[in-house]
Amino acid sequence: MNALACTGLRVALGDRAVLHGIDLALPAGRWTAVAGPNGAGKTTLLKALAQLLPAEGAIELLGRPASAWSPRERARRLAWLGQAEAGAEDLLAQDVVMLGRLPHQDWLGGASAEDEAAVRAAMEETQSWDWRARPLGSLSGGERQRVLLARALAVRAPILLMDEPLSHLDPPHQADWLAIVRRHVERGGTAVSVLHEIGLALQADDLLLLRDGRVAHHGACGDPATHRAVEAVFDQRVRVHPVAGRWVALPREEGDS
Ligand SMILES: Nc1ncnc2c1ncn2[C@@H]1O[C@H](COP(=O)(O)OP(=O)(O)OP(=O)(O)O)[C@@H](O)[C@H]1O
Repeated sequence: MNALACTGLRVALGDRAVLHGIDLALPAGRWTAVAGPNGAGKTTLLKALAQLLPAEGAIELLGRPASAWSPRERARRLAWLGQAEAGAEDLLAQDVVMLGRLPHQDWLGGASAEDEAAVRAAMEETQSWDWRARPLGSLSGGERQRVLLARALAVRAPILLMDEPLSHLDPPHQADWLAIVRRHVERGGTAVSVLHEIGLALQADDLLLLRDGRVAHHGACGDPATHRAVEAVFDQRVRVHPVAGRWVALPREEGDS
């Protein structure tokens, strides 16, 4: 089954057409990285799939039209981690993560023991539990990012959509994030993440390359055709090489073939 799919997805922002009719199927149980040049439409695509901005065309979530889900049912199935989110600076980190449980709570019931357990587990998974009593605004960029990741994980949604989730994370916490995503996918979940670092993006199962608001390529990260497509989408200014059992994209040197 597809976790997410869209046909003829078009988005205009202001008077600019940003996405020009995207057809896409993202199977459940896989991690898809989204990459491409600046301004290609990666953030816009993720927001449109999360129904965070108006779009033309059809979007399906878990086999049903996205519009057929109630906002609450949808929010239980699709968790969102945005880029450089502002707001909630005075909220304690633990309360920020508890926001991820809102789709599971009754209006008057407050947090249940299950909500508390989900918050604690998500904060322990992202190693942010120690800051639970600190205001979000007092945390460093990387600490804050780990709290926001915990909020997304606390939803326990089958689909995780993440826009630049690694910004501000140091290498050990980038590795932790990779492990979290792998576990999510091994349990049958689906992850979609915009990543600028191509070496990290190539650790996903599949790579979706966007260029000028269109899909330039969608294929398995280990497929040489995907590597050639990475090089093409960045105007042959990078080369994909195998290094220590992984794929990395290095700037192309003069004289490279
Ligand atoms: N509110 C807006 N009004 C008009 N144009 C916008 C708006 N937001 C984004 N755009 C334009 O839409 C295009 C796609 O933006 P988007 O943020 O989706 O790209 P991106 O691929 O995520 O870029 P980056 O790699 O730089 O983060 C860009 O040309 C951008 O300038």
